[in-house]
Amino acid sequence: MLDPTALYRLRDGAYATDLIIAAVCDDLFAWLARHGPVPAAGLREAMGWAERPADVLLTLCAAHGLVDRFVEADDLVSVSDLARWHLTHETSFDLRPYFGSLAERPAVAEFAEVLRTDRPAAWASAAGERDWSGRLDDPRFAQRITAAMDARGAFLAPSVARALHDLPIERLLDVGGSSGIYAMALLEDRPAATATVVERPPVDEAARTLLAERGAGGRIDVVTANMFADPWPPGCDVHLLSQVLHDWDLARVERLVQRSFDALAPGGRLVDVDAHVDGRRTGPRPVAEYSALLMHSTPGKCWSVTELADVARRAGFAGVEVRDCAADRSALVFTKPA
Ligand SMILES: C[S@@+](CC[C@H](N)C(=O)[O-])C[C@H]1O[C@@H](n2cnc3c(N)ncnc32)[C@H](O)[C@@H]1O
Repeated sequence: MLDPTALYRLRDGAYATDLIIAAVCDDLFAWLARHGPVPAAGLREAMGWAERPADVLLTLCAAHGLVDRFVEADDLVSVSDLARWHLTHETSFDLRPYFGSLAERPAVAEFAEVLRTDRPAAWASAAGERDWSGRLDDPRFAQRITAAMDARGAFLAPSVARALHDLPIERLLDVGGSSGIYAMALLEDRPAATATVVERPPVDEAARTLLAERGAGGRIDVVTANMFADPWPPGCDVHLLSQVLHDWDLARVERLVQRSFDALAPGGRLVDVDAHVDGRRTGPRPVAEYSALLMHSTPGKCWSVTELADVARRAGFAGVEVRDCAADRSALVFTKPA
């Protein structure tokens, strides 16, 4: 098979340039040239930006070499030579008018508002539609999103299974498991294992139908539940949160991780599969670009390995193991002490 990573990057990076244009329109780089190096908190205050979208923007700018960022030193940010030369008034090679000529793109205005309010814009910039999660109540939208997740998983799920090939699994809980494609891949080489997919309506029904069509209905059942409010099925030794945490803000990420810890058997593992920003929050570039898309239209972002390790430690998990998967995704394995 040909590696489709470049195609994942094209799709996941669809919003990144609009976010950079929004930053140029707010004259971020000229401000930084005058005032930097400055802690990110001071920058946010001066620009009137909320923490989450500003963090995503700074990761994106760092990944593109437009700012230097030191999270370990008070999250100090300064303009890079590239941005100083070409995105400020300081030289005659100022490209701000060139970027500014695209300022009327709808997503640029949407990003300006998200930066200011921290409220997500509509999924895919659809007119009049704001809340991504609320739209999942609509069976047609849920069907489209489930088909999208399933298509993404065809290449990704086997890579997750390969990355976790040595992980003992008897009973898997795939929370927010969509079509169940990751549960199927993880059970493939574990004939004695079984799995439960937790899903909300109407995705639950789509998952049941797909799993039955694929002949997996006997080993994988689907429980209809709200992962934030309903009890998680007990007795599972591995919990999978695949590309779920990136949809949610810190409070809800903490809630999901804590619920996992509380429901897992001692010695059990939580596996978070996602595109993860690095600990310094300066890349990798494809993940920084994907994070812009998620920040645009969900309350989430691509969380950094360090941020999630901190959340997991506070919940009671011991350590974190990082395993690379495909298409810029990785699996973080957290263990509940025995
Ligand atoms: C981004 S998708 C990820 C799907 C799949 N795990 C994957 O890796 O492709 C997030 C999933 O979480 C599910 N979800 C959202 N809110 C939920 C809730 N409150 N309870 C259960 N599932 C939920 C959605 O239906 C969706 O299938």
